[in-house]
Amino acid sequence: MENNAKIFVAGHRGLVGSALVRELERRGFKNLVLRKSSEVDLRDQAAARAFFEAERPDYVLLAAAKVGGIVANNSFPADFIYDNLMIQNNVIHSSYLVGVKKLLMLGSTCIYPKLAPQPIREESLLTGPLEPTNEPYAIAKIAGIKMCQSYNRQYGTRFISAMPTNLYGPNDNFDLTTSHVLPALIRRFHEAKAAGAADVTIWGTGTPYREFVHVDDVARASLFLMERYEGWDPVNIGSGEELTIGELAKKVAAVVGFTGKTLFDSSKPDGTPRKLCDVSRIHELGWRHEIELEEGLASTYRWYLENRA
Ligand SMILES: NC(=O)C1=CN([C@@H]2O[C@H](COP(=O)(O)OP(=O)(O)OC[C@H]3O[C@@H](n4cnc5c(N)ncnc54)[C@H](OP(=O)(O)O)[C@@H]3O)[C@@H](O)[C@H]2O)C=CC1
Ligand SMILES: C[C@H]1O[C@H](OP(=O)(O)OP(=O)(O)OC[C@H]2O[C@@H](n3cnc4c(=O)[nH]c(N)nc43)[C@H](O)[C@@H]2O)[C@@H](O)[C@@H](O)C1=O
Repeated sequence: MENNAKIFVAGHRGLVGSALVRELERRGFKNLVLRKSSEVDLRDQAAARAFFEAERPDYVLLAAAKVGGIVANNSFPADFIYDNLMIQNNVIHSSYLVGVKKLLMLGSTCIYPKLAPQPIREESLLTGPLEPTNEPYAIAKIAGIKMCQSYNRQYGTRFISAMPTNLYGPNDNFDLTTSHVLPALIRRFHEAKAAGAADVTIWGTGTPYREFVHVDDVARASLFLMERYEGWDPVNIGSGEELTIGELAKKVAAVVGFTGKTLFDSSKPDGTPRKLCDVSRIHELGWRHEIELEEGLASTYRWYLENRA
């Protein structure tokens, strides 16, 4: 991307979007187009079209989405499928109409079958049933991948997609109902320590495995793909390392300094048992993650203390 290129970061205030803005500014990109959802609701076709006609960005990083943890996905399936389909349709179609040079769409490793062979290769897509707790969201993301591929095929566009595993880092969502597990555990253990509580209850059985990658690594991977990847297939972004939710809880408790007991509420869903993604494709392209979980947990907790506690 040229230094003076006009780059639209859709969802710039979110976990991924804000990391993309930080990384772009660090690299000297100054011509960024940023809009809050209250300024341009990307679900609204006319508003999105008008915005693209007016701004005509050269590049688009699509990190705007309806995102949430397992209970949010399970509770609001219509919102997750509708919002994400509408945002993707409008951004991808308008990008084609105004001749955007290249677009990167952020998907998720939730798109893969619940019981895909692990570690999960990109080729596993659509080879089996999805995890029910986030199927509507996954279907929307799969539709986004197929839309990018279809526009590339029919119109010669350069629309690529990346599938990050579970993300975490500064500016995450720490709401205990709608957030993902890692920020939720940081808040739960922090508040328990502050209250002098004897125990903390977390969701599920603690036995599912999850992989985590720091959002600054995802921002670097996204810009790496924008510069170096012209393929139509999705590319996984991950650390290639997994641990159980129970092990994660122990690590978060240690970082926070909570010494009480951890209890498990098995009335809450576990979700998919494992979703370690195969990162050999992006490794072969030349990208690797840099931030290990221990370091990322400590820096994210510091950020939480300075900004959310
Ligand atoms: N968080 C995670 O663990 C993972 C996330 N991803 C993917 O990364 C991408 C970003 O996720 P994340 O950063 O976590 O999400 P966040 O919820 O942190 O941010 C989402 C952003 O999307 C914007 N947005 C939502 N709805 C609209 C709308 N109708 N119109 C315009 N903007 C809208 C919001 O803007 P505003 O603040 O102005 O309302 C917000 O900035 C998503 O595609 C997600 O699927 C993939 C794997 C894991
Ligand atoms: C990121 C990716 O993947 C997401 O799916 P998920 O990984 O299953 O989401 P999750 O982070 O909310 O849960 C992970 C595990 O953790 C356990 N768990 C314990 N205690 C808490 C807790 O307090 N909060 C939450 N949220 N989970 C908890 C929880 O029971 C589950 O076993 C999609 O929603 C979708 O957003 C997507 O794209």
